[in-house]
Amino acid sequence: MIRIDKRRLGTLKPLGQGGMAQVYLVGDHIPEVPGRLAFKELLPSVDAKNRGPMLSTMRQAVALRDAMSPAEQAELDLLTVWPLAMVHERGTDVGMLMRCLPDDFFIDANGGRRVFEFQLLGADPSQAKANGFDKSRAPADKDLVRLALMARLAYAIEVIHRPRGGRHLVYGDMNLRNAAVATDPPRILLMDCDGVADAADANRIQPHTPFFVPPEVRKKQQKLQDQLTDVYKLALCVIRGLATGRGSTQLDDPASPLVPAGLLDQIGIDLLNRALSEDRAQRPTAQEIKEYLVGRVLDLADPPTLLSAALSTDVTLRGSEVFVRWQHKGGKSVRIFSDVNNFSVGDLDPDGYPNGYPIKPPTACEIRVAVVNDHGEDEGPAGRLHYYEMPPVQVSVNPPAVVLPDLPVMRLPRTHAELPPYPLPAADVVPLPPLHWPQVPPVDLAPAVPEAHTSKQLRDVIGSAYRAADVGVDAAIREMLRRTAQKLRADSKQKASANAFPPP
Ligand SMILES: Nc1ncnc2c1ncn2[C@@H]1O[C@H](COP(=O)(O)OP(=O)(O)OP(=O)(O)O)[C@@H](O)[C@H]1O
Repeated sequence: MIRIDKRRLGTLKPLGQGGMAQVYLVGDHIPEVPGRLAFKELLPSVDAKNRGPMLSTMRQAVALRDAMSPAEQAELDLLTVWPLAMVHERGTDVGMLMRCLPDDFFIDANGGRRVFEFQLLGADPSQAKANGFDKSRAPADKDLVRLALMARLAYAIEVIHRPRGGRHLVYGDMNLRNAAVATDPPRILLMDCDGVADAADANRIQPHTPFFVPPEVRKKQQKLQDQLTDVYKLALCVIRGLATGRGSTQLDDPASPLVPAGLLDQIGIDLLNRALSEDRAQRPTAQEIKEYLVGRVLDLADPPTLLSAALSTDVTLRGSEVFVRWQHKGGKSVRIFSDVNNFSVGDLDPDGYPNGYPIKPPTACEIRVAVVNDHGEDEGPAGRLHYYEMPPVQVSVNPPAVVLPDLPVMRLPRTHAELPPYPLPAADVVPLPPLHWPQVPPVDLAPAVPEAHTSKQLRDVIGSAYRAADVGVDAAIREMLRRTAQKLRADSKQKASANAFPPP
């Protein structure tokens, strides 16, 4: 058994206090007991008479887990924060180390983060609001989440009650403060497991919390607790955990209106009533209670179905959009995701995108779709998306050399020949001025491509490059013609003045 010197724990930060002990977050890393740890130290107020047996039970709990197979340990750790090692101060045991509750077993309340203890489930909505944990608790207010939490609690007791080499372990002080709750997914972790003891251990100290005392103890028919008293307390926790509102913490009627109607059917009500029976022989096992609750969750659950999922294309240009389409039954929201690069888009209206939802994943990957509702989710592949990269595309406009024949000799119609001689344009060949093609820059399509989602848009980009070149070519030809005409006019003027009649 591992025993750790208290001085090695580092700075201790208080996490919570019970009637017998103070629990701290351990500041330093302890290589022999890896992970985030909590240290439970018996309060100085625990007198010597109780201290010895309590520490002895603690040691037995550590030893019990040490003797388990890895699979048994894993199951226990799934449901409890079981004692892992003892802590001593100058050689004397003072408490034990256990796993600290994971972060999702804490909720926000007015005083800051606090352990989401089972008892918070019973607060009525106005009380929860006044204490500032109404929002954090909201997921636990869903009927099936409550039922699932109760099933987990019963499972934890079932695991503790399993026969272990002739031992019959008894949890003892089941109450609404000894289980912590998380909601996504619904889980519980049973705390205070250092009080778990074998039914054969006559020296064990296992207290009762008020309003949890079983009838056989109340009536002094027996002093020590056993697995049947555990079942009695478990049934009370289940009823009180399902109920909300004033009086829920003392409730012992599974048919009470404080328990949401329809959560338990008559079989469940009868089962829990049997668990509370004064006739101990009537009481079911924790396993039976768990099996009923699990079955009830499955009966009431109406998870969504993903009927189909597909991509609009499975090959596309990097950076282009792809449309994801799906069909579903009973979904409340949709999530599109990939395991690659944590790509995820969530909270989509499942009926809001009949033509598909556009996505631009950063890389090629398998795209999956999940439809979600309060009772679960169903997911499947939409397709594997492949990307290709656009090579830099250069469209350079190099118009072919234009060969314009020299302007033809102008032949005047006969009528004109009859007229008095006018200055006539020269019939000689007029050389054309040189034609300068415009400098048309090459068009690089690569930057335009990610913005162009369809081939038509891409064609438009290329088309406008050609149009720009066209305008340039047009302007060059017009300019050349203008200069030719100018030259012709100048030439003919010159010739006309040479042929003119001398002034009278
Ligand atoms: N592993 C843990 N991680 C974080 N907080 C814890 C852990 N175990 C206990 N706590 C907090 O400390 C409080 C007291 O713990 P616990 O119930 O074990 O003490 P206790 O003195 O034995 O209680 P009781 O009055 O039931 O005998 C719990 O209600 C919870 O808020």
